[in-house]
Amino acid sequence: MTPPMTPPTNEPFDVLTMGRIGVDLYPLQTGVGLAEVETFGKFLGGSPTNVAVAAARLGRTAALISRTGQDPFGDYCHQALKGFGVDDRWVTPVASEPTPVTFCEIFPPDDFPLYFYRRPKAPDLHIRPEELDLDAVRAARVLWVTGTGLCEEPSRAATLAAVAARGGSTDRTATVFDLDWRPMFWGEGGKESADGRANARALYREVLAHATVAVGNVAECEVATGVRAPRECAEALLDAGVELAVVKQGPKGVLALHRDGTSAELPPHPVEVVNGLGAGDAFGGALCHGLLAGWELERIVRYANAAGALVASRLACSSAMPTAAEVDDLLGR
Ligand SMILES: Nc1ncnc2c1ncn2[C@@H]1O[C@H](COP(=O)(O)OP(=O)(O)OP(=O)(O)O)[C@@H](O)[C@H]1O
Ligand SMILES: O=C(O)C[C@@H](O)[C@H](O)C(=O)CO
Repeated sequence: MTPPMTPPTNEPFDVLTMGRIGVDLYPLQTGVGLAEVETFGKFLGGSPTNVAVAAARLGRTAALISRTGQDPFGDYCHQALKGFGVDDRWVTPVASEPTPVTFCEIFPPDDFPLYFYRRPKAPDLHIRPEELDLDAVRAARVLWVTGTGLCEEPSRAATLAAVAARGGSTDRTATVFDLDWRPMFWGEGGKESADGRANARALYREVLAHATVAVGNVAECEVATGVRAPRECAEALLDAGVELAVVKQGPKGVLALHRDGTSAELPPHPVEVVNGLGAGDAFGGALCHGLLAGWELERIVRYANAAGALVASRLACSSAMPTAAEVDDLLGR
């Protein structure tokens, strides 16, 4: 495991992520539905949590803003964050809610349904704007927020406050908006609704006006922009305010478009897929790493593709995040 890493006193974090945390309970049998699964592995989970772990694995200082239940799974989340070298000082308990658990089914190469247990309300949706350490939020070199953080109050107000606090900065690397569309969190009783989608789009527009980078798969870009063709999505995201738009197309590759006119369009790195879940988070952690390093766009996308591919070739999400040596190795460096 990565040793805990905290920046020297008063130094900002390289990567500060905000949003979901929980426990992934993933089947140890693949190709069968949950009704048939007999044993599960326990892993730290939650997409922005995984992004922080991915960045830490690549040698970056990373912290998370989130909330768990006040229960043994909450203790596990803290223990696991520390083990991965992600600072947990802004992960606080909510006494009234259980720590969420997430199951999945594994049907390689491309079918990995997720089953979220986040009711009545996930602790991370209780992140409050008045409890944010806005100095740390402003100072972080990369701030990473997600679409799911907008689905309910008070997390919605907290997410908007965090991105607004970063407005007008020139000395930070990026404010990243992961478009992260999970329809079941936006409708009544966990069912997707047209209203949910329309509400999400309006809120996504608010965040895009403050963010400098937007990243999402095609379905997520469609929620944000109303269009589906990758180049149109990227252009619409630039029009909405960001400097860099990254459209992930799973097996079809990635398109990244920068406001300065540079672009990169690359195929995925071929691997034998075990579980595609978490690939997007590995991609995200590597994207942060490349932006922090100041690499040119094509190098960043190539690197993030390789990190995503490595996680797609492994069962878990957080504990599967690659080291820089593993990414370099896959890229043949
Ligand atoms: N089957 C695959 N083979 C190779 N690379 C992959 C594969 N699946 C994903 N990747 C890599 O990971 C990146 C992100 O994957 P994907 O497009 O599935 O993101 P996502 O929908 O955000 O995923 P997640 O399930 O983690 O939320 C891809 O752009 C690609 O670089
Ligand atoms: O929060 C999620 O998106 C699900 C996670 O628990 C899981 O780790 C995953 O699939 C990450 O993409």
